[in-house]
Amino acid sequence: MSAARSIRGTLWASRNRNALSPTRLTPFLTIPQGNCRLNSTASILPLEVPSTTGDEHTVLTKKALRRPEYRTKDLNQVVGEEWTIKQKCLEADTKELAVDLHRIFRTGRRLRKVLKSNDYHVQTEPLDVDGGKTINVDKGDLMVGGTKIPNLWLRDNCQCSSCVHESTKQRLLDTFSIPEDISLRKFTFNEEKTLSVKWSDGHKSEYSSDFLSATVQNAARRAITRQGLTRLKLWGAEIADQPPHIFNNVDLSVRDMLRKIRKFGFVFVHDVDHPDPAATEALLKKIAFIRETHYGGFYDFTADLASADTAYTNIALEAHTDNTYFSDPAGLQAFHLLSHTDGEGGASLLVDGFKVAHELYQQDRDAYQVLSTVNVHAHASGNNGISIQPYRGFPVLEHDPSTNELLRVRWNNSDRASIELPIEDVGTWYDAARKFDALLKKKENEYWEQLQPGRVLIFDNWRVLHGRSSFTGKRRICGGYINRDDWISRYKMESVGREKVLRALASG
Ligand SMILES: C[N+](C)(C)CCCC[C@H](N)C(=O)O
Ligand SMILES: O=C(O)CCC(=O)C(=O)O
Repeated sequence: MSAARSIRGTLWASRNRNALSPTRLTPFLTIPQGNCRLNSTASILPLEVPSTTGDEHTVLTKKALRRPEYRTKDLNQVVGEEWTIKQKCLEADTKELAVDLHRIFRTGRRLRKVLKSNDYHVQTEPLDVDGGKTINVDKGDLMVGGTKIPNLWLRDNCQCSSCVHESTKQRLLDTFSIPEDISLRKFTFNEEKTLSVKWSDGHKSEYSSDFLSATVQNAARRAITRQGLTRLKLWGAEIADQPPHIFNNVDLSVRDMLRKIRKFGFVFVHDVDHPDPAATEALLKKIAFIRETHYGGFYDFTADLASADTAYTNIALEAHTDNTYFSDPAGLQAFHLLSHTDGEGGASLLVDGFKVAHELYQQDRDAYQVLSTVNVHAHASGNNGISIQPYRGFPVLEHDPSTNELLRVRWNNSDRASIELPIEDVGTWYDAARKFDALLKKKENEYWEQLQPGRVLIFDNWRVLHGRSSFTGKRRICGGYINRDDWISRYKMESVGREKVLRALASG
């Protein structure tokens, strides 16, 4: 039962218990010493009191109070000193209770606004793209799987070379020049069920059956091609037994490398030349261009505070995702330990944020909802002259609004700024975040690995958290960031295929 509903229930029950309602009772009885009026719902009635006539006792009830002999009496005389004091205490307690209940009720109402009822969840088993649909034209309307396809949409998504630029794939057609009452004038289906149409505006279009079938898929299926979704392999510490890896030889398959990252959230690339960082940079550029940030582009760093960030120190860093202070955190991040001399430590920590989110979802749905709906701000303010913050707050667990599937984990306790809740309610976020933090720090979820020269770690910064133990000595790491959109684009080209990706644009 929601907090608010249980509160309302309590208030209703107390008003309707056989306690006297304050308004009916107050005019009759006042208690001297500070004029404490019997105005609480927690009344001391019914109460046995000495009768005003004879020596038997009277049970003082609501009804009895209406009798003339009680009309002007002081409560003291009617119920005696002890009960008068009890009444005063009851009144004070009741007042306090009413204030608390009202505050809890208000909080419940406020939080219900924040915690939308979406069923946010972690996608682990993508649906198979469903097969062909029945495609026919009925009374001049194109029907796909029984759904009528709007003529304006179909005309707007004509793929011919006068409507779409052949090389840029951009729309050339002026959508709003299409007559609003556009209709099919003539149509035919060929043996592959490709639909050929002559429109009422004289234009001719062709639509493949795959293109038409895709128009009626549900959101989860449409996301598969758009997001380049695959079956995710969620992991914990056991991944140490067989971490995903690939060898950097002449026929390194970018497709295989990206497939492992998409499935596991990270990959180790063996046999990368070092200590010269050039080979590492070249490896990353096989995926996409390296992202420039205020740390530079391709990075090669040690614990010298060259940039005012704790990464450029030798202290331990707990599991986090990078760039929570950017509106668009980097998609991939890479670390290649080039050397570590005169010291020890600096082990790397990886945690599968999607696996931990899924555990939270299973253990505490409310906490999962809080981390999925309460926006949090972040900042990077170490370097002189900058304080970088995203244009808006983002939740720790961010979901695809069309499918409610987990898209991104944003977690960096060091860089966190404000929590987008009224200050009196921030405890709700801390309670949920504490549960997530505890799961992140569960030994079963921590994969500790010592980076080695020659072996490059590349991971999905939207899913996998990373950290390190403290270290001594001189430790040099190089690597780079790659944008999410750029690596997912490359992944889709390699694993889905350009033709299928382009065909899904209109309805994916
Ligand atoms: C550029 N390089 C990777 C060396 C350091 C970046 C610092 C990242 C920052 N602590 C964050 O959590 O986003
Ligand atoms: O030094 C490391 O191993 C990791 C540094 C880090 O967490 C970062 O650069 O974001």
